[in-house]
Amino acid sequence: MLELSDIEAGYGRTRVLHGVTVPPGKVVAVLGHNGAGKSTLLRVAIGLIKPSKGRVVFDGEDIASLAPHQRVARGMAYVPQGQQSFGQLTTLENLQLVADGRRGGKALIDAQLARFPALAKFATRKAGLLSGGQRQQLAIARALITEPRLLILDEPTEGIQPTIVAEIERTIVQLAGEGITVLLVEQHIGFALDAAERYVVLASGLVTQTGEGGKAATSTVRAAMAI
Ligand SMILES: Nc1ncnc2c1ncn2[C@@H]1O[C@H](COP(=O)(O)OP(=O)(O)OP(=O)(O)O)[C@@H](O)[C@H]1O
Repeated sequence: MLELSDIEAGYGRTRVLHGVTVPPGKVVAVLGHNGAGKSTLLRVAIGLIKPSKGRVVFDGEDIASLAPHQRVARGMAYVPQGQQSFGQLTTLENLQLVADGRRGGKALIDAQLARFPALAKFATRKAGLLSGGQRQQLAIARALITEPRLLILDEPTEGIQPTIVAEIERTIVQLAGEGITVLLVEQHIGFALDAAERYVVLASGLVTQTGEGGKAATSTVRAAMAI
């Protein structure tokens, strides 16, 4: 559904990605050390960075020249690193900001509150007072209110306690079951490979390995990344 092939991109004159192609799959994990170019690749996917070379195709349409909001309108959603939310607004208000003006907005919110019981429990709590894991769930819930067919997640488990990591993994598997494609950047390799159908490893902006996900891939990937 999303095709990223032979991508070259960077910042100003600095090239970060050198001909990166991402394998297709229902859940695809992008792995690699700090600075490998993982977040940059996701920014190319959602349109925050224009690649200098390569193809960005979504559902058969070349979207390379589309702005991020146009990609969201096409069915893509992006959750950047850092569990971003409006800390002074409540959980519910954070969801309402996205749902307002959408047809069936209340039902869209209710569906996410049912998916994430912690958000339902703390619906009237200010987002700034939620735990990191709950704020990550809120960020994912906000993205899901746009009813995406492709969800792009940048390090959803960063700085999150292990119990919530497992919940987020379950959510990703569940979303795939609902027909939503997930493109995921992760440092947490075991988590990512458990959830992923395919993976790609980046090092210094180059693809060093691709393969099928699952537990068995963990040792191969660790060896490739020398960890
Ligand atoms: N806004 C920016 N301006 C200039 N250079 C940047 C910018 N963002 C990232 N870079 C550089 O691009 C390279 C790749 O960074 P990127 O964030 O894509 O890596 P990453 O694999 O996601 O790593 P991390 O896990 O640390 O986020 C790094 O050398 C980084 O310093």
